[in-house]
Amino acid sequence: MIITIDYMNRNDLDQILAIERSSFSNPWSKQTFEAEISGENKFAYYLVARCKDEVVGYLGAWFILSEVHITNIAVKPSHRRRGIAKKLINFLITQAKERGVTAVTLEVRVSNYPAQKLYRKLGFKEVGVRPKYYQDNNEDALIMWKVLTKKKD
Ligand SMILES: CC(=O)SCCNC(=O)CCNC(=O)[C@H](O)C(C)(C)COP(=O)(O)OP(=O)(O)OC[C@H]1O[C@@H](n2cnc3c(N)ncnc32)[C@H](O)[C@@H]1OP(=O)(O)O
Repeated sequence: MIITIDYMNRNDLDQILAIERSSFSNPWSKQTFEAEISGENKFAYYLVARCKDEVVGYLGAWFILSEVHITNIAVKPSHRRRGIAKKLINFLITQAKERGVTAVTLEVRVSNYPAQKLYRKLGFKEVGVRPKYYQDNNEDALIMWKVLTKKKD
């Protein structure tokens, strides 16, 4: 299976929304994705993973000064455990290093063990908790953090 990483565009949004709705209890709307990729938000950076013409995953991030904040990542349920999320995050990290970014951060639900395992495998550490961060069920978020070094991580 050959996976390519590309920048997200409007034509991807229907496939992305299907993945989003099958992945999250409180999915983003089409309008939210449209706003993120419209170019109006100068911090926003959105990628898709493709298998031929099919969107099989995506990642969103905001580049803010010396940090990059992962806002959203999901992989199509039929394509999980094949290294697609790892590939998306490693692509982001390579780009971040080229831009002089020194750390990557994100929030993840305390109950989301698969995603936490992914992040820990990629070198993220827990650095704190945001209480009741998720509005749909008042769940806490773990704050995870990865320091980027110039050498290969
Ligand atoms: C900032 C945020 O967006 S937090 C929310 C994250 N997104 C979600 O929870 C959406 C629903 N979940 C998903 O879309 C996917 O399960 C993701 C994004 C968490 C992982 O995507 P995948 O492409 O399946 O991960 P990938 O194959 O790259 O996994 C790499 C490693 O992470 C760990 N991992 C990934 N998924 C799991 C799992 N379900 N159970 C245990 N470990 C897992 C494993 O160590 C895995 O390596 P291995 O397969 O060699 O054991």
